[in-house]
Amino acid sequence: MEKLVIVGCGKLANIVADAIINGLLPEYDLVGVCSRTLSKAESIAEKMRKHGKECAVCESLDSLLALKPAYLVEAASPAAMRELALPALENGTSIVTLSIGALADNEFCEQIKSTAKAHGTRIYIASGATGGFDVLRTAALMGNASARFFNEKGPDALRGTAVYDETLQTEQRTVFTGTADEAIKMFPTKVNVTVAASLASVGADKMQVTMQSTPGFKGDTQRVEIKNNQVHAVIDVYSATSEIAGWSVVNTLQNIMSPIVF
Ligand SMILES: NC(=O)C1=CN([C@@H]2O[C@H](COP(=O)(O)OP(=O)(O)OC[C@H]3O[C@@H](n4cnc5c(N)ncnc54)[C@H](O)[C@@H]3O)[C@@H](O)[C@H]2O)C=CC1
Ligand SMILES: O=C([O-])CC(=O)C(=O)O
Repeated sequence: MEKLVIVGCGKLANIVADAIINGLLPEYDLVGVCSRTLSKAESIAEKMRKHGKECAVCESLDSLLALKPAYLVEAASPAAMRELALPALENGTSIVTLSIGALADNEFCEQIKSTAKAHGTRIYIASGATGGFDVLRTAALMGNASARFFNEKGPDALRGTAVYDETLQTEQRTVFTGTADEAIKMFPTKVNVTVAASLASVGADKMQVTMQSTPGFKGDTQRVEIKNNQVHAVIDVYSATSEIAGWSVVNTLQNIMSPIVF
């Protein structure tokens, strides 16, 4: 059994915990959880205990890493990913991350790559609410590729951001155009997908992002498009909720252990 821990015990972390309870991840033992809101970590630990699985609630990253996990699922935020990545990798703990936005910072990205290499650990980019990273990577390798990303949301998903105002409730509008670099700065926990698709293709400084707000729209459309001299690929994912991102972590964890790797 591989020891697993989770940082950030919200909606998506609960999907991973439930997958363990339901037998979808038999190779993993969830030994600890940590969250800024302690009660959320306690709730996952309690759920595990009810199913006969001991799981420690850790109040700090240090105490979580002291459990010597082989894998850490990050389901918190890009800021949390920045805090935990280097200590985890140095601890011999590989990371499955949903907050890929943290990797838009090239210097940080290079630092975690070299730290992972030095400690025999890895950073797994969960496909989250998008996907097709294999075709994006392949088309980018062929050379002369350009890529763009379209995201559609309902106005309520933009409440609390700099682009929100009440007129969005009745008017369809493009609320953002720019690079993925700029997008993740403006929406730190809402466009990790754009940075993930960028890392798999042309880079966050070259990925062109458009975000559209549509009245009454529920969920998210994430459409990534890549073109080179021969290939035109479109990966178009609509999801009514962000649950797909939690399930993508389950898929990544399965893949890590699988004799056949997708
Ligand atoms: N790649 C993708 O497609 C997607 C990525 N995400 C990322 O996943 C994250 C989690 O999403 P949800 O589960 O929906 O959010 P949530 O808000 O339900 O849960 C996040 C949890 O993390 C905790 N947290 C925040 N900062 C922390 C820190 N520094 N240390 C420990 N715990 C911390 C919060 O207290 C909360 O309990 C998002 O913030 C976003 O960065 C979310 C949706 C899609
Ligand atoms: O809208 C979504 O589900 C995608 C998302 O939150 C992100 O990429 O961070």
